[in-house]
Amino acid sequence: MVVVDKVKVTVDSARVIEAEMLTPKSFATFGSVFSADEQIQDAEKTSANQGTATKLLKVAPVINNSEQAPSGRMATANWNIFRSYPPNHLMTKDGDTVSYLARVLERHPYTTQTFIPMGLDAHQIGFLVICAPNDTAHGNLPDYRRARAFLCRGDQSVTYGVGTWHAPMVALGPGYHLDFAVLVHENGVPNEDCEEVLYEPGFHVSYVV
Ligand SMILES: NC(=O)N[C@@H](O)C(=O)O
Repeated sequence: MVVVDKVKVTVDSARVIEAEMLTPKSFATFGSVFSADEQIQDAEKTSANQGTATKLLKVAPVINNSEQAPSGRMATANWNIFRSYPPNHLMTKDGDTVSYLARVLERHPYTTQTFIPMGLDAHQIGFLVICAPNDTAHGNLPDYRRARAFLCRGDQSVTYGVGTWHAPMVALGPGYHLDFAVLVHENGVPNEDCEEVLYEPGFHVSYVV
């Protein structure tokens, strides 16, 4: 995978991406979703815990391709906690429309990354996920013009596919912080664990509260 770390891109900030609701189908281009209410009907499943649980099987992958990394350093699976604070400095509000200024897209070239919110009410919309396809025709950078944004509920999680461009997690508040349990493989080599593309002034994502 071509390293594009810390590339700076000047963009027309006038373009606005309207966020849509996260569903397993809407997010399929970028990765996988835990959304049991929408998946339990059709998922491959078994009974578990002495019949007190329904186990939905293999809903999201956990992938570690770090053997392909130039350093040769194998990554290990880590559960990290992200205590995410609403990026109010990047948000403006006009009536019931909020605009978020996205200034970074990043990817994990060799591993999936899963964010599982903790402490949100099941149906509270609590975080915003932004992804963009890879632009193989332009140096493997994100095709930010085709970025999409997803409003996510407390009973949903996202798994970014290997090398999928995404914005740093956006906690929507209100409130002081939102904790996520995050599963990722890391080998400690900076631009093998994470590559970032920086946008100036950035592009806007809007959603209605
Ligand atoms: N930039 C940044 O912290 N990205 C995280 O997804 C990470 O853990 O790499």
